[in-house]
Amino acid sequence: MFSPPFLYAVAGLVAFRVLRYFRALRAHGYVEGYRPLLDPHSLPGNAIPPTWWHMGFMWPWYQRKHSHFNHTHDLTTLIPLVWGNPAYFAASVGIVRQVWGNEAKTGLVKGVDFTTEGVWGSSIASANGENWKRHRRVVGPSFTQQMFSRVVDESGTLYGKMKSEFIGKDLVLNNLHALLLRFTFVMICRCGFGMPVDWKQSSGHDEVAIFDRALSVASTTLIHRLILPNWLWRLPIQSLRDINDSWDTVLTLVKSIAASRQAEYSTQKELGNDSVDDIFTKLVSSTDEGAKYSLNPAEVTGNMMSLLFAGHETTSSALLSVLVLLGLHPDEQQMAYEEIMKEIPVAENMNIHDVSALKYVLCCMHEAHRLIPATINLPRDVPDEIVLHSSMPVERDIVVQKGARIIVDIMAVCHNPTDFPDPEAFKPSRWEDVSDHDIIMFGAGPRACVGRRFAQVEAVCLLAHFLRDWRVETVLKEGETRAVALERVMAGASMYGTAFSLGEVPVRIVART
Ligand code: HEM
Repeated sequence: MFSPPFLYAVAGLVAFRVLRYFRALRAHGYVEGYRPLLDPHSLPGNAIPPTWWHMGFMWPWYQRKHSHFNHTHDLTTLIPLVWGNPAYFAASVGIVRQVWGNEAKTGLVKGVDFTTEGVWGSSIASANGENWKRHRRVVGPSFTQQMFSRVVDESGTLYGKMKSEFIGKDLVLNNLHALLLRFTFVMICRCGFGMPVDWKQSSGHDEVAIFDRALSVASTTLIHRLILPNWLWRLPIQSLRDINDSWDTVLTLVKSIAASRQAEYSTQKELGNDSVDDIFTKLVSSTDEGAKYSLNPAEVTGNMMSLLFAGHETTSSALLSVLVLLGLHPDEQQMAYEEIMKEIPVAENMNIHDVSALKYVLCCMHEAHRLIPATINLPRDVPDEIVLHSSMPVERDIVVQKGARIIVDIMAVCHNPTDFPDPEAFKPSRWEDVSDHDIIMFGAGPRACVGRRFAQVEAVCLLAHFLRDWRVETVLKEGETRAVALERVMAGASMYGTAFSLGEVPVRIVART
């Protein structure tokens, strides 16, 4: 039926794959793990939905309760049989700390296939080595106390605008995710970048208004821009061209807005005022000749885009999770409410010191965020052999060879019963007295989240305003218990843009007065 050359070709391919598989097993020290047909992170692995023979791209979430041999192994391997690349998976706080904590020494690298570099160029989030240090030295210091105070003030103003849309004393919100996305987007634009984006999208023709509208179209396709290879966008297919064009518009606008800001900054500097109040001005000032750490204009655009996305979709995901979970845990919500009323009796007077006093509210955010982390699959490539000390199932050193990839399975880490006893329960108190640097959902070590404090201040402020005005109840289906509802809403979680999130979950809000 088949010609001999065809059969030889098939036999050759099978032999090649078998050889490659056994080589990968040896190179990964025969460490136990997954042996799927397809790498779930490869292009076909992404495209094919999960089924009995395919793990699916979101496997870390689907398997979070029993992954890595029921959480008995802190480091496993995934070695595909037919397609894709092998990797180690770090699945406990201890192993993740070794991976992230030693990055300065080990020089681990973020692989370009897992970053946004192909979409908007080099940035703090995608660069490596000395380049990354340069980006971080510009971006890091732009998060100032002054900016956090602005976050407190703006959050009150913006919450007021959001609240004006809530008509009635008892209503169901079916668009909480969209509202929170808008809130966090406007917050990063106003407080981070000094861009006067308003709560209601403007139909104006100024650059900021056009940028706001173009970005909301482009961002719905970011996931496609990230997953699909660059050559595909050049094919003569209209829908792909449209997506590509919307991204070109956004990037052209960012460049133009950056050039205007640069001109503004230069004029101010000539007039003797070179104060830098926001991240955007800090970025453009770094293109000046003589700047201590310099970026080129393309890197300014890359950083703007990275900070915009890293800074709003993740925070809105965490905010949504905490509101939905408080809506299912009235006792915890009451404790958060009492803390807010005790520490900030008058909302209008809220300042950065009051916000720091809302410790239980912050614990609620961390706990919701642990249950539903906003990030998934954080990979690092190993440029030179490293040794990781594994404690589960037995104490042993595992040599990770040069060229290997380690993926931090943050879903498994956050649901690991050794690190978080009773991991499926919502227990905000487990975060009491935990140092900021130990909030593993924001990463750890030198590349930990540069916007962690921004996100925390912003989220706590919004919660302080929201919860003092409204009692939140996550809407239950008929006859459903809260525990069943929790499982249901968690089953609906997925990737939205660059962040993992619950998506739209209807919540009832009842006025407290
Ligand atoms: C709840 C909200 C947030 C979460 C869960 C989060 C999570 C994370 C995580 C896990 C990392 C480390 C990624 C890795 O190791 O590969 C990271 C890095 C980063 N985050 Fe966040 N983030 C949040 C908010 C923000 C905000 C508000 C900003 C900016 C305004 C921001 C900007 C960044 C940037 C630029 C990096 C890259 C840092 C570097 O590589 O040096 N993030 N974030």
